[in-house]
Amino acid sequence: MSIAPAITGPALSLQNVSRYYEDVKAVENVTLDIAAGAMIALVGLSGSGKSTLLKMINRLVEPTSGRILINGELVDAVDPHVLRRRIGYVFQNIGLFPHMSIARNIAIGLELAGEKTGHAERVSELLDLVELPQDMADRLPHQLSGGQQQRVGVARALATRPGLMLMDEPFGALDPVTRDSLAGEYKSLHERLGLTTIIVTHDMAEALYLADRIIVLEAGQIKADASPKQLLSGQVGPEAEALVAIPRAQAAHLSELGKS
Ligand SMILES: Nc1ncnc2c1ncn2[C@@H]1O[C@H](COP(=O)(O)OP(=O)(O)OP(=O)(O)O)[C@@H](O)[C@H]1O
Repeated sequence: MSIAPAITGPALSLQNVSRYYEDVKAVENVTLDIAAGAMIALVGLSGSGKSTLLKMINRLVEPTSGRILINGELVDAVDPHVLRRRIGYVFQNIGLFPHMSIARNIAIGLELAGEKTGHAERVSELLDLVELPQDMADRLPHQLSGGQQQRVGVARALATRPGLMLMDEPFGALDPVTRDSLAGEYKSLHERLGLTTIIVTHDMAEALYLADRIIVLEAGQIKADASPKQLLSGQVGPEAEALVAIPRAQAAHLSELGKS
């Protein structure tokens, strides 16, 4: 099995970033420095601004004000197509092209980047990387399970060897077992490839397990920025504690059931 060469993910800096939709303050004055190679979880209730924040990094959404820098370079100084080749993007219901083979779906970013050769080798390497069998290359998306399709989504996002991965509820539509195992596998890919990853999730348990730093958003603002350990200590503030309380209560409930 061939292993992709190590990539070093970039550092990120968001400086006083806001995005308003008329009178809705989707993201308000967010300042955040993210170290190269970090795995960050963005959590918060529905509508707290997580997706908007993520999409400003790859310029799917433009900020109303503020600056975003990747390795010191302003994102708006980079052509959006070039920028998006450097940034992998995975989202829920990944949106594979239904009439294209899995191989072509994975290689689409290479095609768009004008790379004319080496697609088959890269697809083969990526299938290995996301632990899909090679013979899936010729299938169509509807011939794969939801979990397998999400793996294809991760492979597609990695095709152009980005250093930064933005993941918006990537495993949200999957059953809990598949979700857990894909999340675990992604975590080891992140480490092996030296990526910088920002993952949006509703699931605090997933955030605590995956990330080395968790950012809690509420009404577009950062309400907590802490390690899983700090969050579990209960010292980080009421917004974070409300989210941690859910997996805590579930664990307690299961433990009680186990005793009865
Ligand atoms: N294109 C848009 N036009 C108008 N308002 C928008 C637009 N996109 C987002 N918003 C609003 O901005 C706020 C933040 O939305 P966003 O999708 O970033 O939240 P979220 O935390 O990702 O939510 P969810 O967890 O439900 O996906 C919400 O009030 C939303 O209605």
